[in-house]
Amino acid sequence: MKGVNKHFGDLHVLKDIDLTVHRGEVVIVIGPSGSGKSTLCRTINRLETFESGSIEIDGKPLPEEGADLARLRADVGMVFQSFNLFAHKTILQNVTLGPIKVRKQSKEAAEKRAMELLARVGVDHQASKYPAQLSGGQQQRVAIARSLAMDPKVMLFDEPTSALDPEMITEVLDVMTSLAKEGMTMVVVTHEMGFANRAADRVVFMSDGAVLEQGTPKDFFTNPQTDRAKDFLGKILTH
Ligand SMILES: Nc1ncnc2c1ncn2[C@@H]1O[C@H](COP(=O)(O)OP(=O)(O)OP(=O)(O)O)[C@@H](O)[C@H]1O
Repeated sequence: MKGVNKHFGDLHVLKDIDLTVHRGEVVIVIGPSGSGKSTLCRTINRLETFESGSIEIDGKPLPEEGADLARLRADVGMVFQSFNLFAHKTILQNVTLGPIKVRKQSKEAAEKRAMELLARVGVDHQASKYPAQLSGGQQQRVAIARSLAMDPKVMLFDEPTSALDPEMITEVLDVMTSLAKEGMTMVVVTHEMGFANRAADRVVFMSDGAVLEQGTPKDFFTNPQTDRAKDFLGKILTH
């Protein structure tokens, strides 16, 4: 992202964002509520438009619309707080739909790969069920499998564990940690500082629409540079 700006009405929600994420890098985005973290994530796969600046994925600018946009969404997987599975499709159909439609895979190939991915995230035994029959943690793991089925170049996670009961958070973070260790390129908005410490190559701190500072988890957590970051860390660490 280079010089990206976005407004919601009078609110300048992304202010001149410069951010480069390298292949295989895991970047955690943290910051106070309303600082623009979700909007940043959503802008990267064009769920939000932006007014100025540029965003490139793998050297190519974001497409505007049409088939190219569907391909972009396949290349840039997104996992939301609220899972966003298709309620009236089975778990297996949720994972095969994109590969069949967008990646033009055969039904057989898509189902074979889907079952491998569902096994990988530990929900293959639920393949014929519907999302509402699964726990939140299981649904979120299906959402991760669904993104992975598209063979994304990068995965965005927007507070993927915020809607989960505490005992289900670990099972989702474990899947994300193994993805990180395997070299997936990831941008993760999260309040899970343990995960950030364990899995992140870099922590980006946003405040009031701007990237205020960034560094390795060790540097950022032990030696934040700005008063706002110190204040934010003081609040979440004593929370
Ligand atoms: N669709 C929208 N229309 C108008 N304002 C919006 C919209 N989406 C977000 N905003 C505003 O933009 C600002 C940034 O929101 P955003 O959700 O990106 O912040 P955030 O850092 O992810 O917050 P949180 O941690 O609470 O999820 C907030 O003030 C929010 O109210």
